[in-house]
Amino acid sequence: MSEVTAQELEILSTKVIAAKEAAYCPYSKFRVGACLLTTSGEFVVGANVENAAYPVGTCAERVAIGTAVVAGHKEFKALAVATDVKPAGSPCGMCRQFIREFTNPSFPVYMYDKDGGYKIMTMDELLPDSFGPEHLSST
Ligand SMILES: O=c1ccn([C@H]2C[C@H](O)[C@@H](CO)O2)c(=O)[nH]1
Ligand SMILES: [Zn+2]
Repeated sequence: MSEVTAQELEILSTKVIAAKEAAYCPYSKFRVGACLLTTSGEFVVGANVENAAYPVGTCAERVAIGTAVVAGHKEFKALAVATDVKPAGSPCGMCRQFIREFTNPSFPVYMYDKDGGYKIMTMDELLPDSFGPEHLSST
């Protein structure tokens, strides 16, 4: 899989930080933005969308992936997530599994903190020994 270029990273960081503003989070007041870079070079954003019935709310990462998939994108080069805290927030367990479905172990997740700094972790680091689609067909 090809590396994220400096130009792509610049756009990814701008878009993920901007995506936080789209969050609907009146309950937690915790804004999260997400931005996927597709292998075809497109950027798809998401933000967390909460609900008065609290557990029904959806994380930014799953909004971004669902939006990308229904737009026809299932192959990605990178995911960025942005929060207004430091150190940066990282995807919750449910999102890690959701991301895992469409990525490989070396897939990079960029996590941006409130100052625009970031750290990178791979999917294998975020969700080791994970369960995926290939397990369903390996009997
Ligand atoms: O990786 C994460 C972690 C949390 N949230 C959302 C869920 C909820 O709306 C708020 C507080 O948990 O942040 C995300 O969108 N992504
Ligand atoms: Zn989540």
